[in-house]
Amino acid sequence: MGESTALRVGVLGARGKVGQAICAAVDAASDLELVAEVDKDDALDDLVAARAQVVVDFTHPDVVMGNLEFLISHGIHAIVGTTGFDEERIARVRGWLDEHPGAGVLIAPNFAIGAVLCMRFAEQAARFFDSVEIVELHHPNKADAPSGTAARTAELIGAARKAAGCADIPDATTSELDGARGAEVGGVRVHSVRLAGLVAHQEVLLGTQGETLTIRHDSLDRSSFAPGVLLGVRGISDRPGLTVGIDPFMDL
Ligand SMILES: NC(=O)C1=CN([C@@H]2O[C@H](COP(=O)(O)OP(=O)(O)OC[C@H]3O[C@@H](n4cnc5c(N)ncnc54)[C@H](OP(=O)(O)O)[C@@H]3O)[C@@H](O)[C@H]2O)C=CC1
Ligand SMILES: O=C(O)C1=N[C@H](C(=O)O)C[C@H](O)C1
Repeated sequence: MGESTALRVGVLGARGKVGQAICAAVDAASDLELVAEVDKDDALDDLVAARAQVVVDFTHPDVVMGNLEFLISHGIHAIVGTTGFDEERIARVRGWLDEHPGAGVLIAPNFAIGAVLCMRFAEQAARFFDSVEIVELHHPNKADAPSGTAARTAELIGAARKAAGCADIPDATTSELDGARGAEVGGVRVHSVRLAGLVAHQEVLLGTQGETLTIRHDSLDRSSFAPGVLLGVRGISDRPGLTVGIDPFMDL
């Protein structure tokens, strides 16, 4: 009997909340084979021993860079959901990829299809409104604030408004308690809520004279991230180098 033609997939952070959902999705896909489930204190070499072709990383911002350096240096494609990527980190990943041009890395602030569309719609709407603010709401175990999704949404909105020559967002605040007006990203205020019972949610609030528009996305379950991750897993070998966001994998 010949060897299976299924794509060999490893998962880093396999016992985590999202990692478990990804393992289940890979396991259920007939064209994919789950060959390694790696978590804290397991050896990264297990991924090499299992001959993983693509590895999905949902771990922690403190460890993801080490994981990526290892994967790229071994020519293993990486699909990364872990947050904490700023420009300096992205530049370091590009540097590693320059030395291993065959490897592909996809880093996405959010793999839920609806969240990607929420970001797109917000970017499109931004120039038509005087005001825009973002409220992101997550489970209380989240390490980073604001969420990677909210930060990316704010950057996209800020860039769209700048390109359209929009005025600064009006705000007459002259005295405030620290944090009362949220954090500023790309000129946009971002507010972070951490609440037991939640998974991952975001509202983009837009307002202008006499009307408001609210764009809201809710991940009600971690399985919401799996279809986007599998899009990346299946497509990454055709996209060597770095891709940020799953938009091109969705033909957006
Ligand atoms: N881009 C996206 O669509 C999404 C991104 N995320 C992001 O993904 C990350 C993980 O989220 P979540 O699943 O909720 O977090 P969890 O804490 O539930 O899972 C992370 C897992 O990774 C493990 N881990 C820690 N260090 C290592 C390591 N060095 N090697 C392998 N595994 C390790 C943790 O172990 P231990 O618990 O023992 O430390 C844990 O099992 C976060 O950054 C989150 O923001 C989350 C959802 C969607
Ligand atoms: O930590 C989470 O849970 C999530 N993290 C990502 C983020 O920071 O945007 C994606 C999603 O919001 C869930």
